[in-house]
Amino acid sequence: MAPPFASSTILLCGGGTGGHVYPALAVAAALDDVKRTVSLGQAPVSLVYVGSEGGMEERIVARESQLPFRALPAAALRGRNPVALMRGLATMVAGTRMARRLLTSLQPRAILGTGGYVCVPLFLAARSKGVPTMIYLPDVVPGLAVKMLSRIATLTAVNVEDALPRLGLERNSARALVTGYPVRSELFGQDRPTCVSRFALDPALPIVLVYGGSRGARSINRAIAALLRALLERCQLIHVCGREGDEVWLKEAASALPQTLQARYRLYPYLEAKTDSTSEPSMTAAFGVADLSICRSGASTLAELPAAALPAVLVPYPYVHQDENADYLVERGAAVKVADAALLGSHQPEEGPLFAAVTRLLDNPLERQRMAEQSRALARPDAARHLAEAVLSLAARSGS
Ligand SMILES: CC(=O)N[C@H]1[C@@H](OP(=O)(O)OP(=O)(O)OC[C@H]2O[C@@H](n3ccc(=O)[nH]c3=O)[C@H](O)[C@@H]2O)O[C@H](CO)[C@@H](O)[C@@H]1O
Repeated sequence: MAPPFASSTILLCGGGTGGHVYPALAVAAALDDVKRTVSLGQAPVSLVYVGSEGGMEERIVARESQLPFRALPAAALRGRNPVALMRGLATMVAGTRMARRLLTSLQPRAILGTGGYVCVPLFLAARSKGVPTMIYLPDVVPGLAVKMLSRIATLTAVNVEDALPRLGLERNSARALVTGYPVRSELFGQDRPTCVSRFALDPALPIVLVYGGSRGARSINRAIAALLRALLERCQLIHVCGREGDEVWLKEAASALPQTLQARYRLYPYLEAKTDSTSEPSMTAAFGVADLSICRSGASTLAELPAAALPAVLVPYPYVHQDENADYLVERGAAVKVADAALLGSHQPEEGPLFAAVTRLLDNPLERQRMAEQSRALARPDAARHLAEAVLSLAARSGS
């Protein structure tokens, strides 16, 4: 039975890694616009972010939004170790109990989950309390948690239509919605010279953005280290290496190079999506400045690369269905793909597939231009708004 709604609160939930947090924040920003035109009764719509205890989302939400944050215990339920599994299960039971208390106190009208294990306890509690839920799948192939959540959610939204059959949903099902991936609006139509000045780079020499998703990618970092001199002889690099300590040996590798090449290298463990100051480097500005990207193919790349019309060499992380994300862009002419295991080949690093792909694209501005146009054609600038409207109408229905 639905609770008697005194409030007009909507919960946003997603966590574990950045890819589950940024889409929720993009929807929060769109909700700020949309909610002015939609009435949920007397009370103004308010948003609360629910994330996992100790996850990276608490820091991101505090830095990049004004949203109040509430934490729940959550853990992965996978692997073969029975002790770890039991511990994970106990955490989830505690999380669900705490989520029920949270729902009792906040009385939300609807919940949007953007993935990560923290959605599981919240959605289980929501089901038992009759709060409507919407789960969003950013990837082409769903993981276990999203599959399970899609079964209990009121609505399932997906980034691309190809994902629907993998969730057992039809295109015209009343429970399904294809929205695209919500990205921050600042990514579209950036001014390149302004972005270049944030990184203090030379606008006349091509700029390559290297990043490995929200946690970095060691194999990409190793490959860049092996190719550092050869790459810097041809382009400038913005390298976002992750916070796992790779910065130390990457700095060392760079310090062995001549000063002229060192001046072309910018290394960061992490770049905030946006910064308070308009002169500091940010991830958004990195997309605005790059001529080419070398990156993993996490779900965000399906939207952020098109939003920035940025051609890419994609290196899918082998264990989590990133190949299918990469294929989506490659088949549409927006990117090329290099296998993680084959980055450097078996002889000289400069003879391997990564260097071959990057130099071919650097030497061929026309091909880059064609890829950029094909990428741009895939952009869905309305995705955040679409999701915002869907969660608001779920909330409006639940109160009527
Ligand atoms: C290893 C792993 O399990 N990866 C999964 C995880 O990736 P992950 O959480 O890394 O997600 P994505 O690669 O999709 O997104 C990373 C996000 O972080 C941002 N960013 C990244 C680095 C940085 O310094 N600053 C910054 O702002 C990017 O612009 C992007 O918005 O969730 C995704 C969404 O379900 C999946 O597709 C990925 O397969």
